Amino acid sequence: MSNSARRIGLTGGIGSGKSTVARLLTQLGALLIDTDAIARSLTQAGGAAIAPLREQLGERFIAPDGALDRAAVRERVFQDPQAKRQLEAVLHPLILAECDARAAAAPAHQRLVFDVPLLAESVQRWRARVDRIVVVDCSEATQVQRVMARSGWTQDAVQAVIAQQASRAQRLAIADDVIANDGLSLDALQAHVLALWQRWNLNN
Ligand SMILES: CC(C)(COP(=O)(O)OP(=O)(O)OC[C@H]1O[C@@H](n2cnc3c(N)ncnc32)[C@H](O)[C@@H]1O)[C@@H](O)C(=O)NCCC(=O)NCCS
Ligand SMILES: Nc1ncnc2c1ncn2[C@@H]1O[C@H](COP(=O)(O)OP(=O)(O)OP(=O)(O)O)[C@@H](O)[C@H]1O
Repeated sequence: MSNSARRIGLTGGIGSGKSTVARLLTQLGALLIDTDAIARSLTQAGGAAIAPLREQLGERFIAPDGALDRAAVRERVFQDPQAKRQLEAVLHPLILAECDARAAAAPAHQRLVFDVPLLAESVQRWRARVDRIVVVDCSEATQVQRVMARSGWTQDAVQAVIAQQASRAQRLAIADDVIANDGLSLDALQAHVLALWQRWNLNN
């Protein structure tokens, strides 16, 4: 795959459809490196991030079973930028190291897809790690509607996350490819993803 885009950085706002696109890419043969999943494994009971998070955030954010109390942390960090910075200062270096290790362990010609919700926020770290940046884009109203339906969150909870993420314009500014995922059927989305996949094989 020397003449093609091997490492794909996939991003988009909450509820944009990143994981759906990532799943379609794995069906085409990509190896997925999912930063949300890595963050979850680092914060399960016994995970490498638990001790530093206990120290940074306090005991009340660790559940009785020893895992991170995700609902409590979510409620806190999306209201308190300082707490969000503390969480990210612990997790982001560990997430990046795990991404690098997985990429290094992959076969030389394996196409890799990095699913990174905060790629635009940390583009200086990611630009050199990927050959193309793909942004899944949709309106804020669609994001809110999808996350309320998928996760049962309130509208305010979704909007609090959106307010803490890069703007649509900031994400679009770093995109090599954009998937406009608004009012698109899942079949149409799949066709779009296949077209991109074929184009990446030709390196453009
Ligand atoms: C805050 C946490 C505990 C909430 O957990 P929860 O299970 O409720 O949500 P989940 O992990 O599924 O994330 C849902 C979505 O929230 C958004 N999100 C998550 N973390 C962040 C963040 N630090 N800043 C902005 N948005 C975020 C993303 O769009 C993500 O896809 C969790 O998201 C977390 O540990 N975040 C810090 C790690 C991180 O920065 N992850 C992003 C990977 S680059
Ligand atoms: N084109 C589409 N048509 C219908 N439903 C869709 C479409 N795209 C995504 N969805 C649905 O919207 C919800 C959010 O999509 P998905 O989980 O892929 O988003 P995400 O960007 O990964 O979100 P998060 O940042 O929260 O992880 C899911 O329930 C998914 O099935």
